[in-house]
Amino acid sequence: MTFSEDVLTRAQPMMAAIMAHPFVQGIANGKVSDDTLNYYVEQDEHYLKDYLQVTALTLTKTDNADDIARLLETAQFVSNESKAHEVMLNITGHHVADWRRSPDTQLYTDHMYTSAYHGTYADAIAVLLPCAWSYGVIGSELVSQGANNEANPLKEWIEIYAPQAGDAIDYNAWRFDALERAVANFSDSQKEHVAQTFLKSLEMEWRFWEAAWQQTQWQFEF
Ligand SMILES: Cc1ncc(CO)c(N)n1
Repeated sequence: MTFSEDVLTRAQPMMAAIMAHPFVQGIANGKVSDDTLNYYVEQDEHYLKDYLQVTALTLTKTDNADDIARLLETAQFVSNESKAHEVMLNITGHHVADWRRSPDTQLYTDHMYTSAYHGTYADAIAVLLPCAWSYGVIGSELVSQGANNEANPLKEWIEIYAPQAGDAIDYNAWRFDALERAVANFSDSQKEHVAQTFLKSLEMEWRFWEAAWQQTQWQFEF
């Protein structure tokens, strides 16, 4: 079994829980409360800004010109995700204004920065991977269920994340290939560290949906 196959096998229960999460199921049905959508978009604005910065850190850790090009293309996609946020804000009529990171957003973005600053190239790729991978799975599964129908106000959101048939590059295949190359000479314990980095990010993907669903906040005003 390759390293990526092992990580993907271990990721299956979490990915299944993400697909079954009421927020993700609500996207499939086109029924999510305004409060949940607004909380999500506000937190995701922070998250995506940090994701771009961590991508920039990541591309300083490799000399592979193809990987650098792919990482820059990923950054381009992420900066276009404001379209996905607009789909949600058009439903609620909300404007993102005065907000700050909630506990789970902080946990996730801290994990990304720590892994990319202090870790290897493999850690940096691993910490970023569950974001793109899990949204790709959500997009393609919801499209295959026909959730992107005209009656669904979140149709366009779903389609932004579903891999496009005309895409020249399978970005998730590249990401797992980069991960595989990055751990090629690692010991078992080094590989396990990278696997933990990946799985922790995926847990935080679940928590990101859950936090918006529960409207989780800091305990105190400060
Ligand atoms: C938290 C989170 N994970 C993944 C994506 C997809 O890029 C996103 N927009 N937000």
